[in-house]
Amino acid sequence: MADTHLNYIAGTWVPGEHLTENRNPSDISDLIGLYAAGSAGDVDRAAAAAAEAQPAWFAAGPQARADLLDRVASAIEARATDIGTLLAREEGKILPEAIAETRRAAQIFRFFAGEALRTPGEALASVRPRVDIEVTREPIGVVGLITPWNFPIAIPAWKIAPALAYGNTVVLKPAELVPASAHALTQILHDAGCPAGVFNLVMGPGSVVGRAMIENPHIAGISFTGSVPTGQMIARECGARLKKVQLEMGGKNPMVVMADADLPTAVAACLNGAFFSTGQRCTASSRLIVEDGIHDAFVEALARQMQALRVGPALAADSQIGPVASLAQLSSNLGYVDLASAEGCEVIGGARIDGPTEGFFQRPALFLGATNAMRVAREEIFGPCATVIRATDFDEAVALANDSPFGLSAGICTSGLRHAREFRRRARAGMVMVNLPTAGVDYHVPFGGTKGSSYGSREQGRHAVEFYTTVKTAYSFAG
Ligand SMILES: NC(=O)C1=CN([C@@H]2O[C@H](COP(=O)(O)OP(=O)(O)OC[C@H]3O[C@@H](n4cnc5c(N)ncnc54)[C@H](OP(=O)(O)O)[C@@H]3O)[C@@H](O)[C@H]2O)C=CC1
Ligand SMILES: O=C(O)CCC(=O)C(=O)O
Repeated sequence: MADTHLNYIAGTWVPGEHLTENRNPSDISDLIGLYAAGSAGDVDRAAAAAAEAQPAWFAAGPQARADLLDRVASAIEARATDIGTLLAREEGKILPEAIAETRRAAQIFRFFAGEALRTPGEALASVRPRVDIEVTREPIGVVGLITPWNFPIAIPAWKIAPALAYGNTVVLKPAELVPASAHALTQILHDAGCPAGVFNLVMGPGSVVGRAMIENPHIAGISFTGSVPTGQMIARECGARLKKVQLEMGGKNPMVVMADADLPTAVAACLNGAFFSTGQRCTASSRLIVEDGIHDAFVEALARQMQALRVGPALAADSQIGPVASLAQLSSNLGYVDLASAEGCEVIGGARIDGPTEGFFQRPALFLGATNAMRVAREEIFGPCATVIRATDFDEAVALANDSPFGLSAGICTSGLRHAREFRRRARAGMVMVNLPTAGVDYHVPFGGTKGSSYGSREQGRHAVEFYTTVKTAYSFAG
């Protein structure tokens, strides 16, 4: 019988409405565990506990908050191999990537332990005599965090850590596909001495648990990462209730390869950006915009290296690309492979393949000869598929890169300082990479995009303070 894992409300482990199976996408016969699926009532109890705990958590002061985050960071670091293995088992990314993601979660907690002590404020002179003005930041209260399946520990970490650092309390709903990493993180918070009610975990489907979080009056703000339609719905619903909202959604990130690029650097950046983590990154290099002068040599080298990538189980030592995270995502990816052919692309790779175990394995794919108007160039696929578009020169490449409903990350491979500088200036994206993959970001700097990719203030780094605090302006007359 598989282990049962409960929700965590008001400092206590509690059962949900029913249990759901968490299965390994590398081997669907591997049942990782049974996880509680909560109800709207569970969300209400979690939010009430969070609301009750919040004033004391803020009043405990920055040192107490920093100390907790620091202990959590150390505990994650100490268990990075165990948690990384669990993460690889439930999400399907290969073990080194899963361990690196777990370490990144530890670094994020450590970073925000420091930020708790650096909560910014200002003192200003008033226009009136003998009046002092103090501008301070206060927590927004209870925050609801709704997270996706593709970064099962790093994304919860980069929402939980700033929320707690600035004195908020939390209700977390992880994606139903990947409850185990969030559950392990919750155990760490509990063991690290997180006061009852300060952090609550309610697992279960978005349509029930997520919906109840949006509707709960104790929850003052929602930070969400996931798909555009869900994000738009959350923005509408939060807007109607005057809740604060922060959304990180999709990308269709361009990587421009100029004729003057160093070919091995460009191929390595595109291979990593497009296919690592099975392409399941909102920052994936999913549009490769290649200047005529290097197009054929680039495509030949990239296709050769792509076809040599070893696709296999997440925990197998020689796998370079793990399985797709779910059957639904695999079916969607295969639909896009068919669509690429139907739209007139030459397709290399992309087929479902058998692995040593029954899992959702797919060969990475290149869609050649695409135009930027095709659906495969406009819609986020979220799988190991990259669309290749030709450009005649730099200006056309920049125009193609910017012609997208998304604006998360944009990259250029070039050896020319002028092109690099111009691209950094002209790219309509929240993050710009030069001679680096569009994916794979640092943990201490702002993360987010423009257009359909993001809404609200930036996540991560010092900029996280914008979402997780509200500004108070205090005037004092001392007589
Ligand atoms: N930007 C990114 O990092 C990500 C982008 N995506 C994109 O989204 C596509 C679909 O992925 P999917 O997992 O379905 O993304 P969703 O947007 O459906 O899920 C993201 C989170 O929102 C929750 N959710 C779903 N429906 C609701 C709702 N009605 N109210 C409140 N919360 C809800 C989900 O819960 P639950 O899963 O439990 O139902 C999950 O926790 C991918 O193919 C990809 O294109 C997906 C993941 C991450
Ligand atoms: O590229 C990265 O490092 C982060 C990507 C990410 O946050 C996402 O895909 O949701």
